[in-house]
This record gives sequence, structure tokens and C-alpha cells, in this order.
Amino acid sequence: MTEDEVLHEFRASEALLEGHFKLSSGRHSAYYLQCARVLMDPMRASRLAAALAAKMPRDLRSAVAKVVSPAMGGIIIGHEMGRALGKEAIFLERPEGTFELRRGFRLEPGENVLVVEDVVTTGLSSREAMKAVEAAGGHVVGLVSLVDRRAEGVAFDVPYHALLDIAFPTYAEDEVPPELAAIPVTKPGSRK
Ligand SMILES: O=P(O)(O)OC[C@H]1O[C@H](OP(=O)(O)OP(=O)(O)O)[C@H](O)[C@@H]1O
Ligand SMILES: O=C(O)c1cc(=O)[nH]c(=O)[nH]1
Ligand SMILES: [Mg+2]
Repeated sequence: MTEDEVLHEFRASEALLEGHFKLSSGRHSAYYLQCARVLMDPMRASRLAAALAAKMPRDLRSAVAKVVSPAMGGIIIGHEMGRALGKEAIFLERPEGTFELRRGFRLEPGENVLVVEDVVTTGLSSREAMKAVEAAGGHVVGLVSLVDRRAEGVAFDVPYHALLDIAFPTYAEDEVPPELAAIPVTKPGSRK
């Protein structure tokens, strides 16, 4: 699937939003990729996951023993990646503010884990998820996401692959341009 075809899927599902958004990191943006909308159609979700799995190098694909994704945004794409890779998919939650495995989910000691996200912006959520996997005894072999909207300089110490690479500007609270500040802000994610 080409990046244009992926972007077409986002546009077709009205998942590319324009307005004034407060991102998980607290930064502001005039654009938001609402992955939940692109994943609404199960057939589209499985198509996107198959394309993401196909983008992973063969050795990474075959190393994966389990898929772990951070709630909420990671759950559906994580489950679909589990289907694409033929592996179980479990998820992390943060009821007390820190990601943890609940619901009887667990990892074998040293189990090879692929962390699956919907979007990566500052990489904070991905880093917290990888830390939680290691704390639960797993070994992170890679990170994948549907969308890579990282700013320059955001990097990971495991292989990272994404289906769509798109960098929209983001602004710190005190840097928001006046034309953006004039639009009422919405915070679509669930980080407190
Ligand atoms: O790279 P980052 O700067 O961390 O931003 C990306 C994260 O933000 C969103 O989650 P959010 O924390 O809004 O919660 P949600 O998954 O429950 O929607 C998204 O699902 C990623 O997890
Ligand atoms: O950084 C985020 O919180 C974020 C950005 C984006 O475009 N989409 C999303 O779901 N989260
Ligand atoms: Mg999230």
C-alpha cells in the first residue's frame, strides 16, 4: 500500500481532522489523525494492518511472539496486527496513570514483543509502553504504528516502522499562533 493510498483511507473515513487540538503530549496542533475513525471499518482495519505487517522486515516479523499495544488508541490496530502476524495481541492500560497489564494478560520471561501504536508524535506513550513491557518481563523487539507524525529528533532504540509518515507542526502551550488560538481547543485523547 503506498502512502497516498493510506492517506486516501484516512480521508475516506474522515479521520484527517482540521481545527485546534491538544495532543497527548500537551502540545497543540491544527491537525489530528483520528485513527479510531480509520479503524471503524473492520475490513479497512485488517487491510491496513496487513500492509503494516508487510512493511516490517522479514526477520522482525518472524521474531515477534506477542503483540502489546497501549490503550485506548493502540487496541484495535494491535488486535489487527495480531491477526496479520498470527500472534496473540494484548494491551496495556493506565488506570493509575502508568501503563500496566491487567485482565490476566501476562508475558513469559524474555518473550519477544512487538509494541503497536496508532500514532507516534513525541514518542512518550510508545516509550512508556515499552517500559511497561520490559517491567512485565517481556523483551521489545520493535515498534510499529499506523502513523508516524514525529518531529525531528524523536528516535527509538528499537526498530520502528509506520505505514504513513506525515509531519504536521505542533506548538507548545505558549507558542500557539493567534489564528490557531482563536479556535476552541479539543483534546481527543485520554491521557489526563
Ligand atoms: O507520541 P505521543 O506524544 O505520546 O502521542 C501519541 C499518543 O497519543 C495518543 O494517545 P493518548 O495518550 O491521547 O490516549 P488514547 O490512546 O487513550 O487516545 C495516541 O494514541 C498515542 O498513544
Ligand atoms: O499526539 C497525539 O496525541 C495524537 C496525534 C494525532 O494526530 N492523532 C492521535 O490520535 N493522537
Ligand atoms: Mg494512545
